[in-house]
Amino acid sequence: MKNFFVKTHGLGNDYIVMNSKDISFEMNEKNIQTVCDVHYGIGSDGILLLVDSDKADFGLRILNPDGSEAEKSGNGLRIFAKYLYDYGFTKSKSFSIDTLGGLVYAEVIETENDKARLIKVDMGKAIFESAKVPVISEQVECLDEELQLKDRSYQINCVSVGNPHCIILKDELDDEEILKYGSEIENHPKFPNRINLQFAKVLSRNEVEIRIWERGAGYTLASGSSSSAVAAVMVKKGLTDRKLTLKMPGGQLKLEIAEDWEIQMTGEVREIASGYLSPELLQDLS
Ligand SMILES: N[C@@H](CCC[C@H](N)C(=O)O)C(=O)O
Repeated sequence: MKNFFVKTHGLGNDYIVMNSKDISFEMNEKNIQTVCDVHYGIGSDGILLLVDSDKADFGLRILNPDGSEAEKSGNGLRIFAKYLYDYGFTKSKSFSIDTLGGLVYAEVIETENDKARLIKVDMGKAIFESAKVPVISEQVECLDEELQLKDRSYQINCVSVGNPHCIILKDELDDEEILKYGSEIENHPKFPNRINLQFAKVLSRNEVEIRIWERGAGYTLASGSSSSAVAAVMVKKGLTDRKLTLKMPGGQLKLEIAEDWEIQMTGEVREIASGYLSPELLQDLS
């Protein structure tokens, strides 16, 4: 039967995983929005699509719930790695994955009842060069730069971990504030490809707490690429050590930033459900 899906979450950041060879509808903007809608579809923070790759063991497309495509996703990669292992696409516990944001390596660290539970991902390098984030800036690296909004300004720090991120340091974290300014910052003209946003509070040399506003998805409970980006910026600014824990409303991730800015991320993933898209939902897809 066609249109098999698995829904899995990484710390409350939930994705639908499907195999491109197994779907009978077009993965266009409108269909992605419908499938990700919590009322008219399954509901999720995005879709992960298994595709062929000539560069790695597996290819991955990462689709945001607004229908746009992301270059990288940390939770998405751990969720995808679990799917590959649990559903027999690989017997090996380590494999490479080709994303629009570069090659990554995933390793199943722990299993539970023969299913992947804890996964480590080598996310690739953090890149600070403004033009590569991309962020429009007069500085080579956009660190401690002012971002003017309609009714206030923030000091921002930008980095790419395959996808673009903007980090704002805060003494206190407030969900209402990120909900109020998230969309304005995501869509600010300074960011030609839009941006993922994090408010970050340093708790100690090894712990940082964050709130997240994702490009194309909005407020999410956790994000692996956001955690990677925040960790890289904290190390760059000398605010933390290179091994740190990122705390989010949905849970925590372990991060390690190497001297050459390679990022390793480790965290849990849990399957929620699997099944087939109903013929009635398929009728609503174009
Ligand atoms: N939830 C993800 C990030 C997904 C991609 C992001 N919305 C983007 O557009 O870059 C993660 O865990 O990293």
